[in-house]
Amino acid sequence: MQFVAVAEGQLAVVGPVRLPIKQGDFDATFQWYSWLHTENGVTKEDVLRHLPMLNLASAQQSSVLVYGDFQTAENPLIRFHSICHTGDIFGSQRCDCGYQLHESMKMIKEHGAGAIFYIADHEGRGIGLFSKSLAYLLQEEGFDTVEANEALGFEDDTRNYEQALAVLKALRSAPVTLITNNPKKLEALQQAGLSAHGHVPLWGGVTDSNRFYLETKMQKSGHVRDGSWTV
Ligand SMILES: Nc1nc2c(ncn2[C@@H]2O[C@H](COP(=O)(O)OP(=O)(O)OP(=O)(O)O)[C@@H](O)[C@H]2O)c(=O)[nH]1
Repeated sequence: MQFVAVAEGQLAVVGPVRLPIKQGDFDATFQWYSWLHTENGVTKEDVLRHLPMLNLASAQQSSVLVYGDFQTAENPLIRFHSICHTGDIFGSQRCDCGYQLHESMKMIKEHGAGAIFYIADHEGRGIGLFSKSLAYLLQEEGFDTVEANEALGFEDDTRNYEQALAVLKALRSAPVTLITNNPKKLEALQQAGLSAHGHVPLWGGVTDSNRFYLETKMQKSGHVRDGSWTV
């Protein structure tokens, strides 16, 4: 078992686990790593000693799917994917999350090297799954995504990318290119000194059910459709 300890961020990273994936007619073999934020020490011995007491099933852990020779490839693509239980697992058409997850896997395979960080504490842009269901009920009453979050007492977007960035640094030291339409994600990567060539946009999967959600992303949350911007 390989154990990559990232002491500074109190993160223990485990992997690679070979993960052959098949979704419809797409298939690829990724190398999968999971990570744990812990204050009990990040060595293998520390983690194994505390593992049975941690009740890890009650809070999700994040992970990363790595493709190709990620450590040394010249300009791999990465995605910071915020967990979306409804879109990624159920295939909900209220958002574009499921489309973006599967499309980015295809893009990375085609590109030859990259990684998808699946960030587990980002549900509902940081408000959590239960709160997201309440936000959806408000949206049925006419609120948009941002208004619904705010009506529940949240800021629209409380996500941070620190853990994913620390794990990225553990897997590779040279810059990467981010698949996103969200300038805040690119800014986080740039501030960490890990952004290579701006970003690659990822639009698509538009349906009657998510059209208003996508428009709100552009009009209120700063997402951009044009691939030419940098921050
Ligand atoms: N609060 C809330 N969260 C949502 C809603 N629809 C999707 N999400 C969450 O939004 C997150 C995805 O964020 P988005 O703003 O759609 O996209 P992004 O990740 O910022 O940007 P991209 O990299 O371009 O995809 C996931 O955590 C989803 O669970 C919604 O209606 N309300």
